[in-house]
Amino acid sequence: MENIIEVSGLAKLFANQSALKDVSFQVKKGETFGFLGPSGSGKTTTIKILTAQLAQTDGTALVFGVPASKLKEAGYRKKIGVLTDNSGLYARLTVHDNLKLYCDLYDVPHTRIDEVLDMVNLKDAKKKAISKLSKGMLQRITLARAFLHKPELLFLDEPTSALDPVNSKHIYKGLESLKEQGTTIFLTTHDMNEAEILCDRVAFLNDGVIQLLDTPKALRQKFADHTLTVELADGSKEIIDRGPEGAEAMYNYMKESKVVSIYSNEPTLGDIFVEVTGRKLS
Ligand SMILES: Nc1ncnc2c1ncn2[C@@H]1O[C@H](COP(=O)(O)OP(=O)(O)OP(=O)(O)O)[C@@H](O)[C@H]1O
Repeated sequence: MENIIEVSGLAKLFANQSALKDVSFQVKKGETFGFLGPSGSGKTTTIKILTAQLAQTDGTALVFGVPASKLKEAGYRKKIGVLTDNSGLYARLTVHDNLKLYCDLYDVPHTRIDEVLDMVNLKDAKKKAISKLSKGMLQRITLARAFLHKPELLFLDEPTSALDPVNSKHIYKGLESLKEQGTTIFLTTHDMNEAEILCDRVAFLNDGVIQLLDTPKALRQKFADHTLTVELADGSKEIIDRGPEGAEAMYNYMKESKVVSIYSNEPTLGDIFVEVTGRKLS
């Protein structure tokens, strides 16, 4: 499958502080790729390099096959959407008028405005001035602007950090529909639940290095402790091994019709991150 992003040996030094040490990964076309790590691990620095806002100290970063630093020159603006903490919106203009400006800039019909406002649950705020929006509303309108022009590749830096669970769910639905349309999404987050919901593959970044990279399912299986929990009719729970000893215990419970439910003890992505890095995510 075609790689939309190819990063190899990426390093970034700020003065004498190393933000990225040696980062390599690829993002495939149509994939939602999660870049996960605690505060200060280098997530935003990576997005800034990939979107030509920063130059790397070492290594290569290719986006659509060209060096990220050349993206502005190469006329790739329309193919890329970026959500960062810098909203780039005009405070005195309304939500609608801000989006109208971006429609005109990107040759997008104005009918797209209602579509994106619906995706971020902001239709009712259409006539409000940007200066009157809450932090969460501002984050949603900034996100709507990032995918207004239906970019092929969307960079999202902590897209739901200021949102409540209801609005996060709206965003997840919106991102799923973008994914169905074939959009490639590069997402940074320290929210493991969000990563489980949205990402096809995740990379765990810690201190400027990728420590693990795989699908959430493969990581959970790899770090599973090979036990099963059996819930019994008397309300108790038994943890049994998946091997022959466990089979015998299970046989006995089943013979006596005691089993209510059985589930595997897979760790969450958060558990795995703590195990691998010895650090908590937030
Ligand atoms: N412009 C800068 N000048 C100096 N140091 C910087 C600069 N930008 C980032 N850093 C440092 O680089 C490291 C990585 O920062 P980065 O913002 O990429 O982390 P992050 O994973 O995005 O964190 P967060 O989740 O808090 O946004 C940090 O130690 C940070 O202090």
